[in-house]
Amino acid sequence: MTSFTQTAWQANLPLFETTRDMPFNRELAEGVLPPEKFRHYIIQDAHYLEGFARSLAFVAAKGWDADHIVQFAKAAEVTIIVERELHADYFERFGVSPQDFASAELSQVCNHYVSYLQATCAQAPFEVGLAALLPCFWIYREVGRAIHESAATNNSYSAWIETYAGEDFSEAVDAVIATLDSVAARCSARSIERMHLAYRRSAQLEWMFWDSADRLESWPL
Ligand SMILES: Cc1ncc(C[n+]2csc(CCO)c2C)c(N)n1
Repeated sequence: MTSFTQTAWQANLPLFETTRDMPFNRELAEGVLPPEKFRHYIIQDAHYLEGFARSLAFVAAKGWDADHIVQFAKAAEVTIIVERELHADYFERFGVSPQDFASAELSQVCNHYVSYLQATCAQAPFEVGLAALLPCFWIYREVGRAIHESAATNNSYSAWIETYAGEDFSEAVDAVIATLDSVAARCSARSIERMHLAYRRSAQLEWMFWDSADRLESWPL
């Protein structure tokens, strides 16, 4: 029988390919992405990561066993540690001061994505929250690998590219996939349906997140 994660990946393959091939990601690989777009992206991503870590902590609290608690509580910690380093470096390089960051509001898409993840992970069962979190891990790895393969040398976005195309990150992604498949094997058909919806919604929001940075999205009023 095909696993939950393989079924979800195949069902959303066109959406992934569209995300991978977005101008934002192509320009990032070529190192020609306009700095103001990357600046918008890292400010929003720093906000996003805090919400993502909170979502992981909700999921950790709902784990079915002690291994689940450890896996997702650690992932929450790693999200804060790794991303703080990455963002501290890029904030300096792209001229984002602590005040700039503190005064930056969440964009519409970032606000939606973070609210969606936190609400799902807090209110829905463990397996549904987990399915909502997977695209963030998996799509980033695959986009990271594609960008890495085509990346220009002397690219000012190299640290970002290396983080998501790296081996440490890949192991974490494999571990989330393995946990979700072992959990899905014990879920009802109704739960599996909800998990597919949660996975797809997050996969759509991943595309929207990059697209919003590409459009330098702001609130209309
Ligand atoms: C919009 C957005 N989606 C996914 C990631 C990737 N990501 C962020 S935290 C984390 C878990 C472990 O570090 C992963 C996979 C991102 N940075 N921004």
